[in-house]
Amino acid sequence: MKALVTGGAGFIGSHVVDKLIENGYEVVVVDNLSRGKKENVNKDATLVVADIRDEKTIEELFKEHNFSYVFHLAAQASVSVSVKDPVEDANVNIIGSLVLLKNSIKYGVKKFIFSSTGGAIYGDDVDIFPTPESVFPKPISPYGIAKFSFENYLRFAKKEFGLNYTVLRYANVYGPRQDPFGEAGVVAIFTMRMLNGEDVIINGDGEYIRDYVYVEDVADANLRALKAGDGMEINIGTSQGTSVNQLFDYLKKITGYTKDPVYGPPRKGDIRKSLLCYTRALEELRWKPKVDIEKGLRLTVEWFKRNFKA
Ligand SMILES: O=c1ccn([C@@H]2O[C@H](COP(=O)(O)OP(=O)(O)O[C@H]3O[C@H](CO)[C@H](O)[C@H](O)[C@H]3O)[C@@H](O)[C@H]2O)c(=O)[nH]1
Repeated sequence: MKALVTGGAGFIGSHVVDKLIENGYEVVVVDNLSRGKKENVNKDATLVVADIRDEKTIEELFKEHNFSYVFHLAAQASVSVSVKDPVEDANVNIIGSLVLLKNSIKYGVKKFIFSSTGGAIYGDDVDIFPTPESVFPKPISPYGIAKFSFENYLRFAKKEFGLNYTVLRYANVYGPRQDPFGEAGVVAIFTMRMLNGEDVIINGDGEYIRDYVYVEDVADANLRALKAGDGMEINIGTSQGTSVNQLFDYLKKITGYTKDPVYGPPRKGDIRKSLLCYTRALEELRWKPKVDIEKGLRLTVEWFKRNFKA
């Protein structure tokens, strides 16, 4: 069975590729290497350096490979970039996704597995925690709006053309290979700074709660979606809340960092709390998180030590 993984040189995508190969799938990766790295790509996968918006190249790939499955993880992944440049965000996250959708329909893909967001889709006036999928999305950033928009195109494609799909809505994913630079996640930033003995900045009071899910658990959910969760949106999170202050303390202990945090101004638009209910993932995919926050942080720190020596 052949699978296409878009964004397969990136943080989450490369872990999905590893798991697919472990399980005997043949894998083609499409990645424009804007954020992804060649060295993340499993040596048994075929890497094609291309942009998902390049209609000609993408169609040729579908024609040549006859993919059974498409895992779509290529994205403009930054919420703040989407706020600054919603046109670019929509170009990648909606138009690029539609190029893949069109070809998946035309070339008879068995299933399309889409990486969406649980952290940015429900918005900030949610009062049910952990948040289930029955809460109607009210995204408040172009990034969340684009992700939700493409979820709707998938529903359309299933109804109109019979394309099977699963949407996975991720909580805050962390772990090995997360890029600590630029618009990175907090775990990668803190880990890198602590290992380098640099100041760590906590935005606001540090009581912002997130649901941190380990990247290998997320890759496992993708594999499970090959055979289950048809036509559904499924949250992938832990339902366990961790504040930025707690995260700081965990990482301080693991890395042996000696400084205190530097408290900065609150980040504009920061959601106070995000926590996902994973009951549907449990029922439909038989998925639950296996790696708790403390173990996941330890594994992450070990990886950063080996790969990002100061
Ligand atoms: O140096 C830092 C970096 C972050 N934070 C705080 O840490 C929390 C988490 O921030 P992230 O940027 O890691 O994650 P967000 O919850 O803002 O989530 C966004 O970034 C994620 C990256 O992991 C995902 O892309 C997610 O979908 C998107 O909503 C926030 O309160 C933030 O203010 C700090 O205090 N200091």
